[in-house]
Amino acid sequence: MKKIILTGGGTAGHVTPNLALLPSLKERGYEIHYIGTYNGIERKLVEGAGIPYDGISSGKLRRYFDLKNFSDPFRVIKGYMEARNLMKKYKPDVVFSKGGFVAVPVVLAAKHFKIPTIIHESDMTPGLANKICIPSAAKICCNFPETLQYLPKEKAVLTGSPIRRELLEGDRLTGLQYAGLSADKPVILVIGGSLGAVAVNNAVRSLLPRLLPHFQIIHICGKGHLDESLIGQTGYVQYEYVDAPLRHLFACADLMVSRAGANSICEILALRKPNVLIPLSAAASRGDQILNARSFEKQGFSTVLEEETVTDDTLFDAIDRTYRDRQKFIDAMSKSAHSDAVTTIVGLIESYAEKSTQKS
Ligand SMILES: CC(=O)N[C@H]1[C@@H](OP(=O)(O)OP(=O)(O)OC[C@H]2O[C@@H](n3ccc(=O)[nH]c3=O)[C@H](O)[C@@H]2O)O[C@H](CO)[C@@H](O)[C@@H]1O
Repeated sequence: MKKIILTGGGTAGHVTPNLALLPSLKERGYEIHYIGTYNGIERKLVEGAGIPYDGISSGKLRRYFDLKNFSDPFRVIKGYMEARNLMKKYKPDVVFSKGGFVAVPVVLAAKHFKIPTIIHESDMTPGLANKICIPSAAKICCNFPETLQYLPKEKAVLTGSPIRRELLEGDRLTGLQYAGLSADKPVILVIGGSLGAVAVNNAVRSLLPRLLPHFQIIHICGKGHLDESLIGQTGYVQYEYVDAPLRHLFACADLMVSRAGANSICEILALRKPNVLIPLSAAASRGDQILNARSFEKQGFSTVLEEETVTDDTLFDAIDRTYRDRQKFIDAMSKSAHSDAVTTIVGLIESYAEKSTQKS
């Protein structure tokens, strides 16, 4: 039996693409294991999908000063030793990494045992964790054509981002019922990325008096960000994080307001949802969400509002205009070629797993 270890974590964006591969890997008879952190979001998501999970110790690799910079290297070394033991225990044919800091010791441990590793970069420019892993990887999959220029030519493969199959199978009525909303007013689905985004949350909540006469709002606001004072408000419903029922909430959304995380926007595009993107600011990140959002805007898929320019008026105006012009956005998105990332990536995994089985 072919064996694969999947890794990736920290935020859901480093986990959901792995989950998207599961049905295909299972159909091809793989024994699947997952390595993540002891307590990260990946643990709940992966165990929820019924995949055996092993936790390892992990530290964040920072480019800036923090007291934890002194303790985290020890955690990373511990994680590396734990990952090596797991490689010895499972002897996988291949490792697939979706990135995030926890993936670094796993990829390095795989390299130690000469186990081929395929890594995936969702953003336009490789993140620090993936940069460290690139020399050890057999192949590097990427989501955007712009990323190819940052990757070694002989290793890079443009695959797109794997999207969970079930997200395309939502049902509008089930979504409305789940959220307790009616069918007579359009629905805005707000998602501030997998962790929530305080700036997006505040902007949307401040605008409720102007939005609620026209729209109903489903707000996924991130763990710890529920606003108790708004519980029971007619036409407004909030969740910290939505797992399986997310597909039904997508199905009942007429418009999205979202951060511009790479996976989120690929899902929005695949579902052809008119959208207003508020990318994470360059002050708080390496600016990839801004590049993502501008690329979508240029292709006519999205209206973009940079975080620094968000006010009640600019956000209301962006929502109002995008909703009025929704058909124009849907038409532009419908013309984009849909990349079947799952098939391409599983094909790559198969080619390495077969070589490995032939060897043994
Ligand atoms: C703050 C931060 O560092 N953000 C980064 C992080 O974002 P983040 O983890 O938010 O990643 P994405 O927006 O790419 O993906 C979020 C994933 O979580 C899922 N989801 C979200 C909410 C929910 O309730 N249920 C659910 O299933 C979405 O459907 C999607 O599949 O990784 C992305 C991919 O590397 C980067 O582009 C982002 O810049």
